Amino acid sequence: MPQTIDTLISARWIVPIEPAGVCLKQHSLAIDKGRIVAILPTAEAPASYLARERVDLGSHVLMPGLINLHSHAAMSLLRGLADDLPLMDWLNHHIWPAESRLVRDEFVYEGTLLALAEMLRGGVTCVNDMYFYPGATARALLTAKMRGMIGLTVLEFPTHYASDAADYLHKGLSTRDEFNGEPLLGFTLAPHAPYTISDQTFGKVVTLSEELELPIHVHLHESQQEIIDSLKDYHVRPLARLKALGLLSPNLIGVHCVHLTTDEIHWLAQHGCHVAHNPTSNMKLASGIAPVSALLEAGVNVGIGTDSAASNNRLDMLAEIRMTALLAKAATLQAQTVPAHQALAMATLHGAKALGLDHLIGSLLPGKAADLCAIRLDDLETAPCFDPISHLVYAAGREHVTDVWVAGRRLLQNRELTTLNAAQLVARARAWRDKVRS
Ligand SMILES: CSC[C@H]1O[C@@H](n2cnc3c(O)ncnc32)[C@H](O)[C@@H]1O
Ligand SMILES: [Zn+2]
Repeated sequence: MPQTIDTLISARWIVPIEPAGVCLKQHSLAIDKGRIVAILPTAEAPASYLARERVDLGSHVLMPGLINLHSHAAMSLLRGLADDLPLMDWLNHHIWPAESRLVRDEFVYEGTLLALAEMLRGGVTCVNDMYFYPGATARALLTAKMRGMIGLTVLEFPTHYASDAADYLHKGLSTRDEFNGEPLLGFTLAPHAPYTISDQTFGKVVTLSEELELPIHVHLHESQQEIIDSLKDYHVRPLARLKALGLLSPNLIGVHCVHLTTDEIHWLAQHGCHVAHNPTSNMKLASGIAPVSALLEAGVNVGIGTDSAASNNRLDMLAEIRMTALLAKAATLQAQTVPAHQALAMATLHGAKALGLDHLIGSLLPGKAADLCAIRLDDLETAPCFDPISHLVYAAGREHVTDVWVAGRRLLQNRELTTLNAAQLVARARAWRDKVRS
């Protein structure tokens, strides 16, 4: 007797990510109650499963949804506001003044929705975000029905959101209490960066992270200036300071990690820390090129992020995957470094590991959540196709993403968003443009 299930999706290829480099031809994926039940040859599926809904994807690859390991989603409303500037000039003279004028709950909710719509249309199913008003981010994720880890942001300086580090932490933890138990939401502690956070506040963050088992999401070693300033102010490099404060552990997600010595790479590996690599943002802000090959060789888990639309200016994970594979080769003069299958794993399983979610997402295994994306490979940009994994990384673009599921729910269907209204989001973004400019 065939087992009754919710959905059966058949595709020309399935790339499960685990085992590494495998591509299954003419396979189907069975989903029930939001979870993957099985992956089996399409010819064998009717004998095993009776599906309430059948989706025949034809010439597509079905793969795990992409995991954006670092973003500030609401900053999509600041896209293109300040380009061609180095990090500290960009932040101090453009972004922070704009944020202090504009960022309120409504800005974060609407900006995050705009970003989530863009990410969904690019195959992203889970985002690790860091911004003010985490409650607004949570509501946006619930509206979109997308998975997300919400940073409980900490800064020392006052903003409209909070007055000092204690207030940021208090407000963040209240938000966590309010949304705890939501199956698609998780939380991180998000101290902004070593140059904005005191030793005392880092100490509190470590204690809370251990007590509440929360990952720590922090910008780290992003620019040369950050290292110079730390040597001037603390007489040590930022990572050595964080090491002395007890931050290096498997709970740590260090964002950027562009400027690292060999010793620092080994510390990250020895302590089981994770790195979020943001190649486009690092190039655009002239921060540099992260030593991704050396990190991977040392055994550090490296995932991939977009950073914000104000420094990228796209929230396009397929573009970041391609850039990751290409930059690693250009930086090392080694063509075999970060091969296509590894770049894909970084944007899926490695991201899931960094978030402590690899039991649930990041690869297509029975029992894991049905967080999936489908990418068509029968367009002229992807013809002919010898190897779907090669095309996913080097040839396909986000416009080839046709369908996305989160926990078995179809959020993108033939490129149409099912939970969000694209035209309304664009209209709201236009209205915000006038406020941003004034
Ligand atoms: C405290 S919420 C996040 C905070 O970070 C700012 N930000 C955005 N991009 C970057 C970056 O690349 N490095 C450092 N800080 C960044 C954002 O504007 C918010 O103020
Ligand atoms: Zn960032």
